[in-house]
Amino acid sequence: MTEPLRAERTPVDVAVGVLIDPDGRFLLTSRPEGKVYAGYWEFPGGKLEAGETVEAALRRELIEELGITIGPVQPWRVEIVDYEHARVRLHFCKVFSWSGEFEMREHQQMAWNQLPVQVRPVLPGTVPVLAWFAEERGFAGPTHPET
Ligand SMILES: Nc1nc2c([nH]c(=O)n2[C@H]2C[C@H](O)[C@@H](COP(=O)(O)OP(=O)(O)OP(=O)(O)O)O2)c(=O)[nH]1
Repeated sequence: MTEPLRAERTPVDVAVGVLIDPDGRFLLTSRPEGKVYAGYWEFPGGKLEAGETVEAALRRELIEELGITIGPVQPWRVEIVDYEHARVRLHFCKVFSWSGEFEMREHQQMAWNQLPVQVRPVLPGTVPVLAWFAEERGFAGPTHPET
């Protein structure tokens, strides 16, 4: 069968958590070994399961990946990104409170960041969020290191 054109592929919905601490720092985590883009930095989250809402998926993923239970989820922006491996619809949500101790359950790394972020490489689908932060915060200049 012929592969559908990229733009015609049905997007996979992904719930993404933008955790922001009281100092305005935001949490990035590295993608675990064995996944596409392993080692790239992103906001934690994952794909929705059948019948799941964005909020439910985000709560589940952050327990599974980080061992934390999140408080209120504030939908922020939605972005479609076309990768070789998939077309994804990213539902970015802000989260300002959580409970529990962070545990890297997938042996990933975590880092609290301000602009400009210091970690690299940053996942392509994560870069727009840094630009939104820059806009919100009146930050000028590169938001992340060149890869
Ligand atoms: N979590 C997250 N995923 C992102 C971001 N930006 C971005 O393009 N993505 C993409 C990468 C992946 O193609 C997809 C997330 O899927 P995933 O494979 O990490 O999800 P998952 O944890 O459910 O994985 P799995 O169970 O299928 O292994 O979204 C981001 O900031 N955070």
